[in-house]
Amino acid sequence: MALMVGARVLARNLLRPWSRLPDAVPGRTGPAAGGGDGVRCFGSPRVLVETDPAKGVAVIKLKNPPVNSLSLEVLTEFVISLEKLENDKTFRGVIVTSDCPGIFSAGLDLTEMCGKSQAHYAEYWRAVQELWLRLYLSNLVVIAAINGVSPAGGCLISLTCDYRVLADNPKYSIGLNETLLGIVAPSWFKDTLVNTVGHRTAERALQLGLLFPPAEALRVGIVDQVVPEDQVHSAALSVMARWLAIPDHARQLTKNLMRKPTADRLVKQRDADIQYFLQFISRDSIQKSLRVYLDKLRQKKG
Ligand SMILES: CCCCC/C=C\C/C=C\CC/C=C/CC(=O)SCCNC(=O)CCNC(=O)[C@H](O)C(C)(C)COP(=O)(O)OP(=O)(O)OC[C@H]1O[C@@H](n2cnc3c(N)ncnc32)[C@H](O)[C@@H]1OP(=O)(O)O
Repeated sequence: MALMVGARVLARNLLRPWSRLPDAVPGRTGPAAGGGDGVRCFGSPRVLVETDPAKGVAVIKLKNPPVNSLSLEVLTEFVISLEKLENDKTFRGVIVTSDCPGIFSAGLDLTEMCGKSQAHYAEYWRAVQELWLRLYLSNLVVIAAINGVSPAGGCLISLTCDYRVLADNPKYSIGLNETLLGIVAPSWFKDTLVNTVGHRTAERALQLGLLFPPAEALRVGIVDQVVPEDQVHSAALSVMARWLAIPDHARQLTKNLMRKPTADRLVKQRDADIQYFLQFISRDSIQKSLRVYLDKLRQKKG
């Protein structure tokens, strides 16, 4: 009950950006982000933010064990942290990564989309939309340091970034695998993939629910770089330096030029998109597919 109320409060904060998330780790300093003494940490329980003001760079680390599923709380805390960084002129770039070993993100939290009320589905879907819009159009340089497996919503998060570095580990596959769950990637997930890899590759990947291992991911362009696992963070920092060498206003306007038409398609019909999601996710057949998939995941251990 407390969790539900907490989630609603957090979700309401999305609509009230002046109502700030309390600094869960206020003013902690240390070498955690590899930046030496100047590194400061803030954020929330599930979304850690390590900042290096001298470099103008922050690192957002998702920490929702065991699999970094994107629960309503994670989505909300992520948006608030991102907004906080964007409103602070100190920061020009952010690296998005995971604090859960071997898992970047398992994608949207299936338990948020299964066996819940219509009101809950609507609240959840609005939060998914919000994070996508904020990340996709962020003024910051956003680089994904993908240090684990990254299916569906996890892949979507990285696709919203400006650049993707993936750790070279055969277990770390990435892709929009929705069809394997018996569900369908919404049009704006599809658009984000098409804008990254092109129409034909996206069509094949989406219909087959392909999860690409690193070499394949690089070949089709769903990631930009594959590096040894222990170099993901340093590679992301090097890429960041290159992107930050471009004057902000020119890069930001160009990013907007490239991405706004795609984002506008959702912005113009957000409520309709929520209704569409509600109708789709509430179908008995879809709920059954999700339950079966979740049961399979749970039984894997037993
Ligand atoms: C024309 C009509 C169009 C209409 C379109 C309209 C609307 C669109 C409608 C719906 C679209 C919705 C979009 C959804 C996108 C998504 O992101 S769905 C999520 C997809 N994710 C996955 O498939 C990944 C599933 N997970 C895994 O494969 C593995 O867990 C893993 C990530 C590879 C990790 O494996 P590992 O062995 O380490 O861990 P476990 O599998 O044992 O899992 C531990 C624990 O975590 C639970 N869990 C795993 N993933 C999720 C998840 N995504 N959500 C919630 N919970 C998850 C798992 O069940 C285990 O739980 P436990 O047994 O209780 O400990």
